Amino acid sequence: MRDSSLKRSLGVDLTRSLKESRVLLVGAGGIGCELLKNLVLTGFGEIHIIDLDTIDLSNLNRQFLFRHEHIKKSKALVAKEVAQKFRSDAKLEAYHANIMDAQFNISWFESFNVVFNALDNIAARRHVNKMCLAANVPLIESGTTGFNGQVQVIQKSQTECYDCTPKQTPKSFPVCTIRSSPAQPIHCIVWAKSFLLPELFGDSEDETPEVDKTENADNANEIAELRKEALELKELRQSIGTEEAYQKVFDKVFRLDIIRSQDMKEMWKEKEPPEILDFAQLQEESNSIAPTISTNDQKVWTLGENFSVFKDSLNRLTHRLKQLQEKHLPDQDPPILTFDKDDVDTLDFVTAAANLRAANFHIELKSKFDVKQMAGNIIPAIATTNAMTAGLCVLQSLKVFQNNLMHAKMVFLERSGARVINSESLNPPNPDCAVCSPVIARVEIDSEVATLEHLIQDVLQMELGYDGGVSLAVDSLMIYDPDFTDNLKTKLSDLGIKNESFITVNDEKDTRVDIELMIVARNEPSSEDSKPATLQKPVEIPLKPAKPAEPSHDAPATDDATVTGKRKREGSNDDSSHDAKRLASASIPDSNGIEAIVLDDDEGGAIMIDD
Ligand SMILES: Nc1ncnc2c1ncn2[C@@H]1O[C@H](COP(=O)(O)OP(=O)(O)OP(=O)(O)O)[C@@H](O)[C@H]1O
Ligand SMILES: [Zn+2]
Repeated sequence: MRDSSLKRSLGVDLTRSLKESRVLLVGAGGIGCELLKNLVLTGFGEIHIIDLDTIDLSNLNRQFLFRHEHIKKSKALVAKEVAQKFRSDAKLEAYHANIMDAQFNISWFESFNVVFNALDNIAARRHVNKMCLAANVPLIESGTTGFNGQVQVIQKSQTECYDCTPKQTPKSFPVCTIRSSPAQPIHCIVWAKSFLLPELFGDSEDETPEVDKTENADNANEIAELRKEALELKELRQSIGTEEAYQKVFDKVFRLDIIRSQDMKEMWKEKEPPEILDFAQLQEESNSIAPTISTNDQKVWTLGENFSVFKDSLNRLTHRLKQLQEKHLPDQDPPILTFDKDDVDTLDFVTAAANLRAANFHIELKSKFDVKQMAGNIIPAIATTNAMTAGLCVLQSLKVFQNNLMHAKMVFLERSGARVINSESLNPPNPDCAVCSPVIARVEIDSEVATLEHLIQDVLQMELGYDGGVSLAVDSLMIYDPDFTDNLKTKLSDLGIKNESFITVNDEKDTRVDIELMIVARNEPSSEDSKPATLQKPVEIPLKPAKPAEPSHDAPATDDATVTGKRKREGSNDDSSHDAKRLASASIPDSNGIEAIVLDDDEGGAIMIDD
């Protein structure tokens, strides 16, 4: 956008603030590419981009800054190079690196006015959240899955942080559901992928996280039975490579195991018991089926077709494993085959085996395409969702630049509700959040000299007024409490505490909020009269707030609720009052008398119109 257009839509003051700003964009993937383009074209002055990855063929359909010739090159560097062409005077800086590296320390974070997260994993999101809190820099957090998107503004002490609400953990299934009583297609797919395939060709399922093997009194017998079954399968593995292997596997898993399951009468009181499959009949049917059937991934195959693919893919995998075994050297680990959604042989096997099992248990069969999505935990990335989310990130950041956090919003994109874009006001910080509730106190230390005792006596007792009743921990590891004083004379450096380490201080009486001591190592050795550990500047430590009667932070994330792992806006689908909300149009004159036309739906983000 030309400068004059920017001034007309944003106003002179805001345009100037953006031009003078220095912002960080973390992630140059789906959202990141869109966001970088937006930031450059909205006139942000200095933009630093970081991404640890290189460009992959599969990125090109939506990460529009990248072209075929960029494959294998750094995302951050290429994104910078391409975006520079949109505005030659934009100052862009790129880092091909992990944002969690120590070089990106708190002082570096402090040098930015705003940080934008365009990441794809919780670990990196949590890290940036923590760094922005420590550096007191506003963070615009964003994420998408499929048609859902979410943007959240985070500002220390004023809003919820990324960790104020619990996060969804990857789904796992109880072992008995997977192995004895599947009820949905996904149970059969997980069985084929995480149990049958590894038992025949790889490591056993003991290592796969999708199966929860927690035992209790009720299922102990069942688990013992399952162990016996698994042992039989291991024996069966010996027959892999022989002509009749597929028949033996079929006979065990789709007939014998099912007969055993039918005998557990208790289990089938309320449900229809499973049914065995007829090998001879399926063999007969499969004779007339062309081997090309497995390439038809949109069609739900018939039982005969599944049988045919099962037999064929088992032979293909057997052949591959044999070849690997022939090349195998004695000092290497024995070769194995593992599931990969892009490995056709393993995908064919998992699809066919899952469907045959589904037929045993009267469960709907799935196409190979669907199995690929489900087994690979794939939710398609949608370019439009990323583009809209990136646009919303910029709109929310404008509120931060206008010092108008009051009107910043948590914004949601969703397809199912009455409106695609929904929003809610930002929540205040969760007083129980372990990440943002502690007050941060910076403590300067002389690493050569300072001991734990210096820290406790000089800083905590003398400067901050604690009595002896505190406990101290580093990364959840206790280093001091009134009954554990062994480390008092130990140097902080010998306890692994260095520049930018955090020490959590807990008031044993539980009257003051927790504090985090952030260690700042002095560059110069301390002069003779200065203490080895001192508070950098005074801090006030508030008393713990009384618990609210109605907890508002315990809404667990539900299956479909999250994209960045956050709580979903309550009632977003059924609140008909939203339909009635109107766009309020307002003209806001800025200090130079130039009018910015802002359409602001008093619920959602502002929509600025360039006239
Ligand atoms: N710790 C990190 N430091 C820097 N960049 C990171 C870090 N973790 C993730 N990223 C980057 O964040 C980006 C997230 O983008 P996106 O969600 O589109 O993922 P993608 O890998 O590009 O695509 P997809 O996962 O959909 O195949 C990726 O480019 C990824 O490399
Ligand atoms: Zn928090």
